[in-house]
Amino acid sequence: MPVLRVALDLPLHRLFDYLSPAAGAADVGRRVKVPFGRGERIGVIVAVVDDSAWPVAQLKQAGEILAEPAPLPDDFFALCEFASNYYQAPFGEVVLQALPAGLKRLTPPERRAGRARKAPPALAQPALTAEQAAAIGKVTVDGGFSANLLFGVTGSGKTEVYLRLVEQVLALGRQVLLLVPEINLTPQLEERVRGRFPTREVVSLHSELAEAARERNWLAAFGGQAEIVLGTRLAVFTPMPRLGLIIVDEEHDPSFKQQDGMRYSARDVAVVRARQAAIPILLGSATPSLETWANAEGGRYGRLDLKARANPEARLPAVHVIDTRRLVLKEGVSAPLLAAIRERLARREQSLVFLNRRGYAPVLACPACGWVSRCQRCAANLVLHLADRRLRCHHCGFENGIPRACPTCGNQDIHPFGRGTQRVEEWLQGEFPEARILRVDRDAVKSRKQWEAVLERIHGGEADILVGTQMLAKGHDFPRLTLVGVLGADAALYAADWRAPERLFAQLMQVAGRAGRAELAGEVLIQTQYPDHPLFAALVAQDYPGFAAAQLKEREQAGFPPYAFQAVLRAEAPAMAEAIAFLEQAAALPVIGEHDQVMLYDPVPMKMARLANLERGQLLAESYSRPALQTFLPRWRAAIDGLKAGSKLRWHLEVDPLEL
Ligand SMILES: Nc1ncnc2c1ncn2[C@@H]1O[C@H](COP(=O)(O)OP(=O)(O)OP(=O)(O)O)[C@@H](O)[C@H]1O
Ligand SMILES: [Zn+2]
Repeated sequence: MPVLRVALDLPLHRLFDYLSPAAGAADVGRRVKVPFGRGERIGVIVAVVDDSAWPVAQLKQAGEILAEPAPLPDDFFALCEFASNYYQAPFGEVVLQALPAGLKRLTPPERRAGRARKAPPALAQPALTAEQAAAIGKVTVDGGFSANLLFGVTGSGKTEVYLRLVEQVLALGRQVLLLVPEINLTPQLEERVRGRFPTREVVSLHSELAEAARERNWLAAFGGQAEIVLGTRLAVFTPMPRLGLIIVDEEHDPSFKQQDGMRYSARDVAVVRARQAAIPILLGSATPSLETWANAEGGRYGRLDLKARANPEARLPAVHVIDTRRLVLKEGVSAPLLAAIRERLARREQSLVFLNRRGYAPVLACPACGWVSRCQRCAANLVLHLADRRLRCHHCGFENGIPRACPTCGNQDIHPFGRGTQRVEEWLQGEFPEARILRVDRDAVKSRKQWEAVLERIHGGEADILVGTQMLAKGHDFPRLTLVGVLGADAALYAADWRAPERLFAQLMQVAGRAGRAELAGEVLIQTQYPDHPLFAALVAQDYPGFAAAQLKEREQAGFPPYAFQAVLRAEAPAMAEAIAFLEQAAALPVIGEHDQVMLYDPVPMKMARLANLERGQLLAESYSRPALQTFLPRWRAAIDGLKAGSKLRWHLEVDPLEL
């Protein structure tokens, strides 16, 4: 009797066999209802075979095989298999996380047709700049796999390059997958793409879509009706029968990395997908990740350069550092920056004050006894939020009212220390009572809808001064914005995290890139106590390649990625000793002796050692050989699976971690 080999969404590295008398090869890739434990689940049929490693008499009967939608294709399974092997994630979890929620339900909600969309205003295409034309000319859309880095300064018109390549691929009758960071997928972008291709079907896929819409869009991509799929990282697995091009915009953006469940990099999966599908992939950024830059330098990726802004009137902004060592700062703001804001106000232009820390102040403290507001559940301070008068943990969400007096000594005179966006906003309002100030951070902007509204206000000229976090740094065009002031950048210069400079440089370069995008010239003022730091020198010179070369050299000497390959085993438990003991066992497994190209570090507490009442430790595995690490990981993972651990202990492996 035919046996179904079924992938289920379970944290187990195996498939499940069921009997199904009428099943045949045509059912591979279909969904099936199967009994599991006391209930029933939806699984995906991976193979239909004649026998089982289990005694056939013990196999249960599968339930209904679902005819719709069409079976998932081989290339979908091949991509899931890669991700499962590479990220050490159970195959069944990978397969099922790629499906929209509606397709995983036993009793699916009723499907409604989407509302008909009114045709967007058609958008004309500008004449290409010479650089854009040259970049486009270097990509062959019908010549098999190629990976290309589109290295274009901010405002250089990368989007136009994407759109022209999309056009070429659509003309071949193929589909396009355009991946963007979480926050960049706005209806404006959708409108822009629809406006350019008014007769084509464009769908979006992101985490804030309602379940029904997501399913509808997914099915349109899978069914081949959707010709352009705009999506965030989760869209990278969407099966598309005629996929002809993948574009990853702002490829350096950390939001392409999934930080829970299967910890994968959608950018890296996209490159593998392009290779498997034998199609081109384009990775775009003004500040590429160092991994991608190294790939381009090493000749593994092609490189297309856009060195000038596309708008002939626009120039890259002038970047200056303000040496704050000999200046008196008021609420962290120097007189030159203040004067520059005043000038912009007088000229009715916009200013942006960038401070990557939300809240009013990072901590409330008692100068008499040394008490500070700490989270009871995490190794972190509670951040003071005056807007709604709360103390809040930015890690676990715990919150409290603001005490009137010090909880330890009763002192009435407790103070906020340091500053966040709310405090800067409040102070600037005092300095410039007539100015319309708009704060843009995750407290002020919680949903895509609010983000939309904020962008509209900025574009509509309803704000004179923006105070914001990195939310504002990303790919937006604010034509009246001519000044960017940067506060509080120094902390990242000497951070223990060796990726901090890369992130800081990218952030500052991106936020600087918001200024002077139209006719009005832009200026960037960075306040620092380290004006001679090479990172700032590179920023002033707008020299990403110089910065990247210096960083890569340091990493090579230190043996860090991309010159070494890493995976981290993390364990969390109610007590640190338990987590560390588990990691020590994992570090002592016999399998380790068989892999001499892989090195294990000592287990240590994580930087955030306690999160939501769980103590967390980690163990880093590293190798100079990617294949050596990849051979080691599944064997190690299987051995760790066999370790005994307390019932509250949880562990996971992360490959290519971004944060350690
Ligand atoms: N060929 C062109 N001629 C004139 N203007 C252009 C051309 N190409 C793009 N632009 C304009 O230049 C501006 C910047 O383009 P775009 O937003 O695509 O830049 P970008 O490279 O994506 O920048 P960022 O990295 O900052 O997001 C836009 O206003 C766009 O309309
Ligand atoms: Zn907390």
